[in-house]
Amino acid sequence: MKNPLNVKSEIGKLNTVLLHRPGKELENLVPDCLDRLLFDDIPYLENAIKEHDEFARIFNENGVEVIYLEDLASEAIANGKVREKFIDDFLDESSVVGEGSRETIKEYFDSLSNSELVDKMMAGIRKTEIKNHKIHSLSDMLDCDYPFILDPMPNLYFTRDPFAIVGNGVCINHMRTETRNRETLFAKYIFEYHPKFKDVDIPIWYNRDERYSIEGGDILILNNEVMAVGISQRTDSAAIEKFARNILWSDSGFKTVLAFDIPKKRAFMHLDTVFTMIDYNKFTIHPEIEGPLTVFSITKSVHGKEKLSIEKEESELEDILMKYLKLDKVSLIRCGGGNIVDAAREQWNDGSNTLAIAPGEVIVYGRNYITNRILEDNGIIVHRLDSSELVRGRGGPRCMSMPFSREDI
Ligand SMILES: NC(=O)NCCC[C@H](N)C(=O)O
Repeated sequence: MKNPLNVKSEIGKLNTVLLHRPGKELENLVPDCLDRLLFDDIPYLENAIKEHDEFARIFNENGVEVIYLEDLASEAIANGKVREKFIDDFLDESSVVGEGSRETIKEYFDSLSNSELVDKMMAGIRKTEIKNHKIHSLSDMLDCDYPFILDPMPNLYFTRDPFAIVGNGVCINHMRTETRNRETLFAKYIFEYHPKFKDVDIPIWYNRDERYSIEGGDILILNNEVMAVGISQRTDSAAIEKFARNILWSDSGFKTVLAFDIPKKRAFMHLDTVFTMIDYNKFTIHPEIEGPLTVFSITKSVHGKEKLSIEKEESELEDILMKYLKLDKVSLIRCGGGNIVDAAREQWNDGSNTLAIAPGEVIVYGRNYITNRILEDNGIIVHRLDSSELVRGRGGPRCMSMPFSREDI
């Protein structure tokens, strides 16, 4: 069976992209849990869905096939035994309090179809919902204690992060936070059991049971030989070493990983919130990272199999990119035009988080009008997505999409 995965750049014409249409998980956000669940505000679901459908429409209109995480996940568990194992693994990782709660949830899950099951796992379960079911646990009777018997997963619409397609393989991530780590279980089951993937020999560049964390928003594929990976609030340097060892010593064709050490703060949580590639030699960048940025190049060492050679790059970012991407010129397009107020405001609303659907053609949030105008002045085709709701989750068009296939460039 042919491997359907092929992502060897950030900009090659996008063929297939994975999204998750926001669901009831957003209506299970409450103020007391926002920090832990990595949200800054509570989106209005109805409008978030409208915005998201518009996002999907832009893809469709531009010849990009849209596939949905919820569909792949429910198709992957069609076999009864697989479904059973999936539920068990999911509950093992869901901080369910006590055996009684586990039994209650299992019985509830058993009454659902595969797609209802996946939706419910994503949405979480309120204690009030199971009042008509058999309750096996004391804590589930206590509404005032904590209102959920199962936590929601509100970050799922950021399909960029829990796993990343790299070349013809996949990096199934170990997420920094418990709240996002369960998301990676969907990837495990999709790549092991979905009919599209189960008989394909798909290289796994990193796995969710590794100790150190790495998230997809930190992984950028600059061309078929060079990647950039952020050392960030979410991604550990040790995880990058392991990932680099696996991929550079494989027959993937990748030769260099550039590790970008960026400030560890929420606004800059991943490399793609401050730096994205939009054309052969054009990049968006948030000016606030330019001062503190340090880049290390990682290549295969000549001193032994599986060993790495790591060098600190001493030149400016443009020069580093020109050298490794073999370009004569590189343009860094600054978020907010470099003005510190506009840059900070627009970056907070993902002004640097562009998704290229072809070389020089991107999807952006319309609200970042200063950055968008500058992109157009630089010859970039800009598709604007209006957002007042999706943006509250702190992620833009790149965060909300995972390419499965791009044309090679
Ligand atoms: N690649 C990205 O930057 N993704 C955005 C993730 C936002 C989500 N609320 C999070 O904090 O993980």
